[in-house]
Amino acid sequence: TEIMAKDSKANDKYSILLPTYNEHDNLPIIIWLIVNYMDKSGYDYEVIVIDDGSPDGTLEVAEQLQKIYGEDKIVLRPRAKKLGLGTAYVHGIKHATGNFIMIMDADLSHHPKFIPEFIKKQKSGNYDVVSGTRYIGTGGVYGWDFKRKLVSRGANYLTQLMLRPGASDLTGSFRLYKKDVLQKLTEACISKGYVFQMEMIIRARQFNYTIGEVPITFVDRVYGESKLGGSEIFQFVKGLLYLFATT
Ligand SMILES: Nc1nc2c(ncn2[C@@H]2O[C@H](COP(=O)(O)OP(=O)(O)O[C@H]3O[C@H](CO)[C@@H](O)[C@H](O)[C@@H]3O)[C@@H](O)[C@H]2O)c(=O)[nH]1
Repeated sequence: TEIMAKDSKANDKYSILLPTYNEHDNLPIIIWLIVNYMDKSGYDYEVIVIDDGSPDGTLEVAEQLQKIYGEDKIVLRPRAKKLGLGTAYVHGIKHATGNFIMIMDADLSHHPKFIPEFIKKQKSGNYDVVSGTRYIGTGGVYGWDFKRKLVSRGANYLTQLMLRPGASDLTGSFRLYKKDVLQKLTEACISKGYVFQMEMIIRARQFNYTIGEVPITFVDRVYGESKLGGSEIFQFVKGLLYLFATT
């Protein structure tokens, strides 16, 4: 059985997408953690850094990390300017060589210790999507002020009420997808901003993909700033209404 287990591990590869914008301080830590947890897991993997011309020199840090960990482990797919999170994923997927794709923030709010749990969950039910959730079981949020908690809870509550999505955390982005599933979902999704995460789950349900959930604790970034602003909230409500009317 040990040989069989090793064989099945040999068939899978995980591409971990890290979109970055001004993550100069966080990148060495997140990559060090990912490498440690993935090396321990025994699965093949690559980390794809999609930097959008960060003025703080994130790309130079990534280049340095590539020298340390190797070009097969750290893949750089930079873009010249800030084109947004949604298109950063699409760009990353194009270059991914794994049959599974893990999507996570690079700012340490998503702890790499959960990656093996996503993998285990996926294997347990052969799920098409495994979504990290802050809203069931041991999941939670640390470090957000009242306003940010209210926005997140409100967005989730409204979406649950209007769209019955079949997952408890719609706005989070810590997720594992089968690569072909993710490709189909990103092709179907029309949103560009934060609302993109929610639309992915709605489309997954629409296409009858199976969704598993893993409780995660989300810790607010220590270094740098969130890019969530008023216009993103407006875009979210607009996207929600659109999906309500069309799905
Ligand atoms: N390449 C690229 N990366 C970006 C861009 N904007 C943000 N990022 C990167 O995307 C990740 C998340 O960005 P933040 O701006 O820190 O997100 P947040 O406000 O903390 O929001 C998180 O929580 C939201 C709600 O729970 C999520 O909706 C969102 O996807 C993200 O996970 C970070 O790694 C950040 O560097 C961009 O335009 N381009």
